[in-house]
Amino acid sequence: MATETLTYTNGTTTLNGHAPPSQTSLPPFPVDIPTAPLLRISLSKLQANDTEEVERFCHACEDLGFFYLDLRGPGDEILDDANKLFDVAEQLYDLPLEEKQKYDFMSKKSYFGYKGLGAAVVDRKGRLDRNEFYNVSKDDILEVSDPLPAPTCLANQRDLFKSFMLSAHGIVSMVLKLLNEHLELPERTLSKLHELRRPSGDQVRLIKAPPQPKDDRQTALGEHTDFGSVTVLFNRLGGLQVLPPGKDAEWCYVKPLSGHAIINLGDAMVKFSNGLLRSNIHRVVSPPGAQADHTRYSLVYFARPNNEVLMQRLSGSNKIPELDADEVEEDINAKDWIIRRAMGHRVAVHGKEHDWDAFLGTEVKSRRDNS
Ligand SMILES: O=C(O)CCC(=O)C(=O)O
Ligand SMILES: [Fe+2]
Repeated sequence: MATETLTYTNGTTTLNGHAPPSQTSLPPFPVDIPTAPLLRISLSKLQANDTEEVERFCHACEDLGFFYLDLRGPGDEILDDANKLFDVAEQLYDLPLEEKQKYDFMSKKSYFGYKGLGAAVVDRKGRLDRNEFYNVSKDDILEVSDPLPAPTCLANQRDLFKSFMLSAHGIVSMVLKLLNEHLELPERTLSKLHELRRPSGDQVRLIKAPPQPKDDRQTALGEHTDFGSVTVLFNRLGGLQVLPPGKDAEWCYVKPLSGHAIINLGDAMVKFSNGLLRSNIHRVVSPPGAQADHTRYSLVYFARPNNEVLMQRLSGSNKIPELDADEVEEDINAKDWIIRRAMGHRVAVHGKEHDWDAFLGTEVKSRRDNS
C-alpha cells in the first residue's frame, strides 16, 4: 500500500481563495479521463441576480442536479475555513482508532459522530465501504441542542465549525431563494422550511478514504442520492463520480476545481418539486491515475429541512407538477427520512444482506429512465 504523503498542517490563509501550498504536492487530475459536464456558476453573478447566470443555475438544478460554484471573491471566507477544516480532518483521523470509536453514537440511533471504516455496505452484494467519516451537527455547534461529546481536536474548533456552517448555510439560503423564485412558490416558502436556528439534521462531514491496494480498488462510498436539500462539497482529489440521467448513462468523474465548491441537490428538493428538480446519484471510488496513491479527504455541508418538515410535494406553485391521479405520498418528516437513509446500510443495524430497496431515497426518479 502506498504511503501517505499529504501534509496540510500549515493552516495557511489563502489569497483570493486559491489552494494552499500543500495542495500543490498532490498529483493533478489526469487529462485523459472523461469528466461530468458540470456547469461552472459564479457566486458573485448569482448574488448580483445576473439573468443569464440564474438561468444556467436553474438549468443545472433541473438537469444534472450538480454544479460548480465559483466562490472566489465573495466566498473567500468559506474557502479559507474549508482549508483549515481539511487540516482539522487530518488531526482527527490521526487519532488512535479506540479514541475515534468513543464518538460512534450509532447505538443511540444517532448518525452524528464517527463512522469507522467498513461500517456500511456499498451495494446489494453486501460489500463494505472504504472510508471513515465524522458528522458534526449544526444544532450542536449553534447551541440549538445540547453538545455531543467530541475529541479535543474538534471541541477546540467550535468557532471554525460555526464560521464554516454559517457561510455554507448562507450559500444554501441563496440557492433556496433562487429556486423559490424559479418554482414560483409563495415568497420565503423554502427558506421557512430551513431555518438555521430551528432543529434540523444539518451537518458538516469530514471524510477520509485511504489509498486502496492497486489490485483491489473498490467503491469507497456506495451510490446514493443525498438525503436532504442542498449539499456544499469541497474536494481536492478526484474519486467522486456521478451517474448522468438516461438509460445508457455511464459513471463519470467530477474533476475538483480549486476555488470552487461542488453543489448538489438532495431528496428533499425532488420531493418538494415532485421531480422537477433533480438529485443526482453519485458515489466515491479510488481517485483516478496517480491520485489513487494518496489519501482522499473531503469536506461536506449537508443542509436539510427542519426536522418536522414533511418530505412531500409543496403546494402553492403552478409550476410544480401535480401528483399522479392515484399517487399517495408517504407521510414522513425530514428527521425520520434522514435517520432511515443514514442508518439504512449500516451493518451493525441491518446486517450485510438487507433489503437495499427499503432504504432508497429518490434514486429511481433520478434515473429519468422512462423505458
Ligand atoms: O467525498 C465526496 O466527494 C462525496 C461524499 C458524499 O457523496 C457524501 O458524503 O454524501
Ligand atoms: Fe453524497
